[in-house]
Amino acid sequence: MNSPWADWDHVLKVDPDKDLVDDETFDDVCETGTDAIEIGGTLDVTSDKMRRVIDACRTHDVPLYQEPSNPAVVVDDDALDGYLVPVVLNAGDVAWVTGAHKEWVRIDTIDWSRTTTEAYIVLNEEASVAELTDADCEQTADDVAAYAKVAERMLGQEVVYVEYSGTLGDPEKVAAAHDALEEATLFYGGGVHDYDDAYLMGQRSDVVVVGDLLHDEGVEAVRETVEGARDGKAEQ
Ligand SMILES: CC(C)=CCC/C(C)=C/CC/C(C)=C/CC/C(C)=C/COP(=O)(O)OP(=O)(O)O
Ligand SMILES: O=P(O)(O)OC[C@@H](O)CO
Ligand SMILES: [Mg+2]
Repeated sequence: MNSPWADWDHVLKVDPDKDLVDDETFDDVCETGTDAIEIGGTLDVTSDKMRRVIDACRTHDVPLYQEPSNPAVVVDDDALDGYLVPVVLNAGDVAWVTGAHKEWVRIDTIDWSRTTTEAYIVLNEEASVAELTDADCEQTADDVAAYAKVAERMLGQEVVYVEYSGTLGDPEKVAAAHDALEEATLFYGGGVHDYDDAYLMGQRSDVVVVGDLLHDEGVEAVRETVEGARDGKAEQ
């Protein structure tokens, strides 16, 4: 099976609804040293905004993935290496577990060879994604570990994603998910602002995802997190 994420340490998540910092371009964004770019966000994403980011990155070598937040924003474009489609395990609204997916499969022709799901465990109740999906964020480390095992062993998920979008997560819960997995790749995302944050989560996950930092502070700050994630992982 083709699982490029098995070799990743760092992913840069570009929100198509957010601006870059002054003077920075998508050429700069593609040169941070990240292993892949994921394009996605919860609020106010449209297929046109998605296309703008894909177009700006298409000539670069960095792998490009779309992370659609609903079926309407999925873009068919050869510049994409694939689609990473969230499934929110602890959603209160089943639409975000299988409902949107069922609709997508019903109305669209899916390129299965380029489509992989990400089993999300959403843990920051303040995040838009928690609100949208009505996620139950009250999860102990044991709960998180159990969700990770459900994802890998029962649902056959290749990617498990501990999501703290907007805030740095509880390292113990991230480590619990990591320890629970045998084969699946653990993504950690949320509140990574600098080398130390990335190092901390790099020690406890397989792939550190950095999002808002790009839009708030820019590519230099992102580059430091690439280093931190790699160094943290090397210490595992
Ligand atoms: C079936 C298809 C094609 C899509 C459905 C996919 C699902 C289940 C989406 C629900 C979860 C979701 C919206 C994921 C998008 C990625 C994500 C978590 C982005 C982070 O968003 P936030 O940081 O909460 O939002 P903003 O930055 O937009 O405020
Ligand atoms: O924006 P931040 O807080 O870096 O979170 C990254 C990512 O996990 C969001 O889906
Ligand atoms: Mg966000």
